Amino acid sequence: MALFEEPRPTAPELDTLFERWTELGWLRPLDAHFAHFLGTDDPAVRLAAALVSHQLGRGHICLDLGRALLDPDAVLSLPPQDGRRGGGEPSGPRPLLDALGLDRGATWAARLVASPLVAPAADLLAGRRAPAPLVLDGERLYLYRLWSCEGAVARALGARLGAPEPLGTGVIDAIARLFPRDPALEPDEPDWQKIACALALCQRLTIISGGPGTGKTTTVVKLLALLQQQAIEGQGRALRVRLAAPTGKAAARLSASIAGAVERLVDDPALRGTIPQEATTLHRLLGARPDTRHFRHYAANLLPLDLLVVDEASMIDLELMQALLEALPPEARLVLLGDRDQLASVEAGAVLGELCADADGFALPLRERLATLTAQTLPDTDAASPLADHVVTLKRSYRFDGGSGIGALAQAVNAGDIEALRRCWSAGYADLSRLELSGEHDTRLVERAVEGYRGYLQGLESEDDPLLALERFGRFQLLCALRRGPWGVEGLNSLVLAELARAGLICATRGWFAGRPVMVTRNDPRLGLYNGDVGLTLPDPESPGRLKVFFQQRDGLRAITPGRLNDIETVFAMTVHKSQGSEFERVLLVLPDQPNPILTRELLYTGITRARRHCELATAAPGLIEAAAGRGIWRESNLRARLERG
Ligand SMILES: Nc1ncnc2c1ncn2[C@@H]1O[C@H](COP(=O)(O)OP(=O)(O)OP(=O)(O)O)[C@@H](O)[C@H]1O
Repeated sequence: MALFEEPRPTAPELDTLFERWTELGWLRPLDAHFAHFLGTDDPAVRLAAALVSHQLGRGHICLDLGRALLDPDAVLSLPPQDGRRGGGEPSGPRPLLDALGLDRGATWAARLVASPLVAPAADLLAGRRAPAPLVLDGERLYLYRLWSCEGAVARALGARLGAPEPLGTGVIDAIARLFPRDPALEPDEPDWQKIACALALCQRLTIISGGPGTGKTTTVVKLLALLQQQAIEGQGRALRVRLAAPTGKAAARLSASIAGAVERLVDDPALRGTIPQEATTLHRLLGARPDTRHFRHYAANLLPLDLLVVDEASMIDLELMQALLEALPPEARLVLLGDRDQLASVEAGAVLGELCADADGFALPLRERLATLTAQTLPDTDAASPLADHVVTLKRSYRFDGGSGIGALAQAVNAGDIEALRRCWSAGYADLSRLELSGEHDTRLVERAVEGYRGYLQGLESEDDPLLALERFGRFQLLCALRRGPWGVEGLNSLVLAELARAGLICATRGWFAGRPVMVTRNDPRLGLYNGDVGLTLPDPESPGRLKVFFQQRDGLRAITPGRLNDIETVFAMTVHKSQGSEFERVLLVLPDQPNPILTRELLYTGITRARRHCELATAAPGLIEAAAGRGIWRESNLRARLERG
């Protein structure tokens, strides 16, 4: 049977098809509505509108028409390649694209620019054209909002490039005092922490990337001590410094590690007092307001600060980055800390990853300046772009030493080094194990999870201290690559709940019950809760017989009545995506038994490095671990090119 009545499908036929795709979960209702709402009769435009919205929902800033036409099923993930396939489903978009005569990106682009709904980027930039809902930049199609957001981020970052900061006298000695030669380093190994600190002294924008325990916090505390000393000596006043992170959990971790590092590293009590030890969430810092995308701080009401440090910067999506850069005073310094190898933000954009791509060297003048400041020789790698002069990567982990299996596995995965990965399993590391499952009915997986949570749940019987419960909950986490299916959080949460109930560790499997861990899935500024915050449902010590949900926040514990929480999910099993910004003593990481494009190097790396003490990888298809290590993530965007274009 022909796919459509006419040789070329009509707009109403497309709507019917989108409805079907929505029913199947291939598109979001929003994608189909958006295409319909635009009201164009040209099916090529209608299809592009639905797809650009669909891609945005998958984290891509834009739709690359040419790339989508080359391999539509994979690029568009239609049908979804995340384990949601049933049987008897329609084919992917290829027949539709063929029926519409869309054979090349240029053909599709030409059809799009003929529509009043699509504005060419060059015309918008030249002021020849009023904004339209869609923007075409070369063969990249954007929603206007995202195109303008990407441009704003590129311009704001561009304005922070170059322009080296003047340095006070005595800075070389001060750096030398703060960074004595580290005995752990090889004789010819540069001290990258020292270089990172010197770089951040010289620039208004610095990105310090590094894996777990590579000393990002240590470096930043030394930097703050140096900058404050210089400011007090030079201007007679300390800088106004703020610390922030994308989620409450990450902010709480940053507060704790900064406080520890200040205690360890800064002797002078007066100087100590100038370094903040409390981090806040970015949303709180910017002044998120209920029911609006707008923040209290923006270009006309700048943040009152001289230096902002943001941790877990890989979790910052493009729109949040725009809001942050817009609210930052032009002369303020911005230091972004993060791990470029981690998964990107849940929302659209992979800002940190993009900014750090190929950023492995410095331009000669900067290299010479850094060599003088740090009294060491730097590798003579040239900067691949002006941005590279603002990026430094810390390479040595002080948490995972040579004897750590977690460190070795994370490194092998990152490098896509299959031989090294195999060696990790045969080396007998104490902090690493693999659980080979016989299939989805293998009960060992759920049994392991029940054992993992037993200590936390049994503790609730004898203790009513929510802080202790939160600490105990942090000792183990079941992480999944997928959301749906038997290997995803939805399936595993139900199985674990049922098994915990059978073991008498929880008293219900639905609704609110003592011990239920929940994650907030949408920002709620009214309650002061943000996407990714994790809370525990516990008996309220202040009103016996009642339950409250306890969240650990920067200023202490927050107890909320369960009925006030709307957007939450149970997290006995959590996706790796949602675990970003958190760490657990032990992690059980479950991979599915079928190949899946979600399984990437970044996902494996992020999951593995959530574990501090022990990581167990569970899968019924061990070959998939190697397949995932061999595949990097890709997010469509043009931020780098626009930044470099100026
Ligand atoms: N140069 C160093 N010499 C010795 N120990 C170090 C050095 N740098 C960091 N450490 C130690 O390594 C541990 C991790 O350091 P730090 O917290 O600064 O790293 P991080 O990259 O911020 O870690 P995380 O991944 O937890 O955010 C700390 O215990 C710290 O004291």
